[in-house]
Formats: sequence, structure tokens, C-alpha cells
Amino acid sequence: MRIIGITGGIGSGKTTVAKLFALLGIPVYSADDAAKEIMVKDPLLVQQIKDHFGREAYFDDGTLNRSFLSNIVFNDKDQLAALNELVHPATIRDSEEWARRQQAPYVIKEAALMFETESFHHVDKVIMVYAPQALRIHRVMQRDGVDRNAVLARMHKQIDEKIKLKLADYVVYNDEQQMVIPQVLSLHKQFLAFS
Ligand SMILES: CC(C)(COP(=O)(O)OP(=O)(O)OC[C@H]1O[C@@H](n2cnc3c(N)ncnc32)[C@H](O)[C@@H]1O)[C@@H](O)C(=O)NCCC(=O)NCCS
Ligand SMILES: Nc1ncnc2c1ncn2[C@@H]1O[C@H](COP(=O)(O)OP(=O)(O)OP(=O)(O)O)[C@@H](O)[C@H]1O
Repeated sequence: MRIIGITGGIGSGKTTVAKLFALLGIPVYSADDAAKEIMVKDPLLVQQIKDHFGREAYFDDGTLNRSFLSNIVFNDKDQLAALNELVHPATIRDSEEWARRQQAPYVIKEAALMFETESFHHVDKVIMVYAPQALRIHRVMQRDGVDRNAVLARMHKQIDEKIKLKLADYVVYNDEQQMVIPQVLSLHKQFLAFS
């Protein structure tokens, strides 16, 4: 069974596009959601994160202290690399186990950092969701209630959109100029024809 990756910069609309595939009955794995779940459920990973970042990385009820961690990792590239080295291999393993359990013509794996991490090598084709930077900043400020600098700090930790466009097999333009649903339907038809 083919695994199709969906990636794109922060606020590009990856999750929105992935939901359209889910509406077509295609199983969707969100690497970001899975990473967040594993970060609280995998006892070894929890201990490794506490060892590296300190006990404050978790609240007393065991939930992740996201603002504590994001302040550290989005302001220091070595700390982000350290977090990624702990979290990403565990997420890739989890996604492979998930894919083996699915019965479908193909499956979708959505990951913000597909090209930045090894997960790129674990999918058959990659769709990039593209939107211009100004629109992405505006969307994330609205969605998360954060300021422009917080969005830019995350953006600067991701590889350049032009490089992603070159690496991707397909592009979905979510720039409010082109309609998204017909693009998704066209890709769905192509993927069904391959399967
Ligand atoms: C660092 C954490 C706690 C910050 O949480 P916070 O709620 O502030 O941000 P949130 O998770 O909503 O991320 C906002 C956006 O930042 C970007 N982002 C998230 N993690 C990373 C990362 N490791 N490297 C670069 N960009 C990232 C993504 O575009 C994401 O959608 C959180 O992002 C996290 O647990 N990251 C590690 C898991 C991970 O790497 N996920 C990314 C895909 S697997
Ligand atoms: N075509 C569109 N028209 C209007 N709003 C949109 C469109 N696409 C996405 N959005 C909105 O923009 C915001 C960002 O979209 P989404 O969460 O899908 O992006 P993402 O790429 O998954 O972001 P992140 O990397 O931060 O997880 C959301 O609030 C979403 O509802």
C-alpha cells in the first residue's frame, strides 16, 4: 500500500488538505498529533525529555508544558535538534506500525517537517501544500492567537518553501486564488489509479 506524505510550511493548510483526503475515506496519520501523544504516553521518551529539558517540561498531571518547551526550542537550534532527535525516530516507528494496520487503497501521512526529518524516506510520494508567506503568517496569527514574531520564529526553523517545492512530487496551491477541492480530487483519482 502506498503512503502519500503531505507537507508544507506552518499555516500552509496541510491539516485542511489532509482532512479533505479523510473525507474521501482515506486514512490520515498526523505526525504532529502522534508526536504530541507519544511525548506524554511513551515512558522512556518522557524520561528522556525530562532528563534533557528538566522536570518543568511536564506539568504535575503529566501533560506537556508546551509553552516552556517552545520557548526553549524555538529560540535555540541545538535544543530543537535535541528534541527532534528524541521525538522523531519514535514518531516514524509509530507511523509505520499505523500504516501496517490500515486497509485502504493508499494512506496519507501529514508531517510539517517531512523534508527536515527522515520521514521523507518513509513515504512513496510527497504532496506539498503551498501558500504565500504573508497569508501563512496571517492564518497562524488568527488560528493560534499569537503574534507575528512567534510565527516567524517557527517559520525560520523550517526549510525554505522554494526547496520544498523542488523536492515535492505534487503541489496543492492553497493560496486563495485556486480552489483546493478540485486539486485534491484530481490527486485522489491519480492515487487510486496507481493502487
Ligand atoms: C515544541 C512544542 C512543544 C511547541 O508546542 P506549541 O504548542 O508552542 O506549538 P505547535 O506544536 O502548535 O507547533 C506550531 C508549529 O511549529 C512548527 N513546529 C513544531 N515542531 C517543530 C519542530 N520540531 N521543528 C520545526 N518546526 C516545528 C510546526 O509548523 C507546527 O505546526 C511542540 O511543537 C512539540 O512538541 N514539537 C515536537 C514534535 C514535533 O516535532 N512535531 C512536528 C512534526 S513531527
Ligand atoms: N483555503 C483556506 N481558506 C481559508 N482559511 C484557510 C484555508 N486553508 C487553511 N485555512 C486556515 O488557516 C489556518 C492554518 O491551516 P492549517 O491548520 O490547515 O495549516 P497547517 O499547514 O496544518 O499549519 P501548522 O503547520 O501550523 O500545523 C487554519 O485556521 C485553517 O482553517
